[in-house]
Amino acid sequence: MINDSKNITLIMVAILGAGLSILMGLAAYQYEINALNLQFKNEMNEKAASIEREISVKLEVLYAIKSFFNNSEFVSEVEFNHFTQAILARHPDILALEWAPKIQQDDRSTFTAEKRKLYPHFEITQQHSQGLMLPAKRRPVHFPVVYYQPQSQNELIFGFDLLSEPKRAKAIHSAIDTNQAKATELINLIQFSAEKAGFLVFLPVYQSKPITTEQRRQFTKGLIIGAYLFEDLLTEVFDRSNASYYDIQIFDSTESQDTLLFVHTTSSTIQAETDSYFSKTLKPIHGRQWTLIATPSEAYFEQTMSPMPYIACVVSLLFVVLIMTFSYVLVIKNKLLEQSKLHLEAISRTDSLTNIANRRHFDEVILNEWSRARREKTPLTLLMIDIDHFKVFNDTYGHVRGDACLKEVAQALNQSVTREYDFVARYGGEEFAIILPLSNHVNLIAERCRHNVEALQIPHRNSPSGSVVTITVGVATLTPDADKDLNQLIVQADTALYQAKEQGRNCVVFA
Ligand SMILES: Nc1nc2c(ncn2[C@@H]2O[C@H](COP(=O)(O)OP(=O)(O)OP(=O)(O)O)[C@@H](O)[C@H]2O)c(=O)[nH]1
Repeated sequence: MINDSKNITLIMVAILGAGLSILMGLAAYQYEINALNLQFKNEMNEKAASIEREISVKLEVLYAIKSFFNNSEFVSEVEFNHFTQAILARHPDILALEWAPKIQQDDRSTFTAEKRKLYPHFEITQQHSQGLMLPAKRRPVHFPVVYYQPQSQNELIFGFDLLSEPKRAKAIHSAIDTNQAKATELINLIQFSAEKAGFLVFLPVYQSKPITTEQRRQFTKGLIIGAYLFEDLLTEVFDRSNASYYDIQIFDSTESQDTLLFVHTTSSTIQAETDSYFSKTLKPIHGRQWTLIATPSEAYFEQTMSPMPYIACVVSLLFVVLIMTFSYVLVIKNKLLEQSKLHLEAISRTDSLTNIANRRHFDEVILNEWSRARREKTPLTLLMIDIDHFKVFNDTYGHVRGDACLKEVAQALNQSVTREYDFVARYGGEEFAIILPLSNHVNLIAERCRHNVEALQIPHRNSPSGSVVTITVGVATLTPDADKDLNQLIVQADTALYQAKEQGRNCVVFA
């Protein structure tokens, strides 16, 4: 029972320990994830800053071209090409740099004729819905692209009237009215198919220094245009970094509905199961409000996660195993100690010759039985037994035979009582005692003892009272009460034994 409860305690402690180890591992894992989330957010903040830097550098070149125009009465095509080629050499990720003068409808034919001297097929154009370039419709003002670099891939924009398309027109009007660079929303660039979306930035150039909106509209000389593709513009930002570990999207959130401008997807399609989600509104870029959204992939966490949580879990599990082993060894040791203690106790209560209870054990048992009988007001019987003329037996046959005789007598007495709580002990020397609690057949048992010993037929040739070994029994029964004590019972049994001896031995006498 005790062992069972110890085992259950051990198992409980093991389960608790294992649970705590797992909890520790999970806590370490969560700590790691939180740290990685923070690291991811920091990385993304840096990325957002470098996107802002990259874009602003690319857009700044327009101001350099504007200064070039402001410092010159007339910029020729050769001069424009020369100036912008130098810029494009340093910024190959700019799709095109262009110049579009303002042409009043009244001047359109003169302007066209002038251009045709050099370019016989020149026309101010606009794009048909199916992509064809057709002559631009009549409108009060045109902004046809006349200078552009690089020349290759951009031929379609030559003569294209920027005001013919509403998204471009919206940014142009805003740029002219405010004297600021203005970017379009996401548009399909003329020179590419629909998949290659980008944006244009317009920077107005004026004839003098107009102050009011009206003056700006009136004195607009033309527009400097920068054409950009998102993928080209942001390639450098993402190439420089370990971009395969996260998805990035850039939205234009200027209008009420967000427009997706740019997507960078990782090779790993699995999104990490974390709440890591980064969103940042970039600094306004020439009238456009862009938002960067980034999510890490599972690979990001796999790559950057340290083995610390697993180590913590394994180490604490090992610790639990160690404690459990130690506790188990202690339990086993205690069990062995307990067993040897019980064994020693049993030895200390047993007579080493006859293997029945010794005097010490007798004293304990008779005391307990006396108390019980007193509590329960029941009779308690004591048989005092003595082997007749044992000294003579020893003298006749020697001590070794004497010992053997004692053993046989003890065995016979033991077999004479059948109830579990009847108790046989060696009282000392050749004397035995039997305690019979609650017995109704005391005389029968005493007589059976005497008879069983005689029936052993152990020869006793020099005995004055017979030819075999016999015993004499003195019996006393008392029901304990306040006036009686245990000693009385023992004295009475002893007296009965003495009387039996007097009566010639090999008999039973009751007190
Ligand atoms: N062999 C052997 N003899 C023992 C042992 N213990 C006591 N004796 C002997 O038992 C004898 C007891 O002798 P007595 O007390 O005179 O009693 P008795 O000879 O039996 O005489 P009665 O009791 O009057 O019949 C002594 O000789 C003891 O040496 C023992 O363990 N082994």
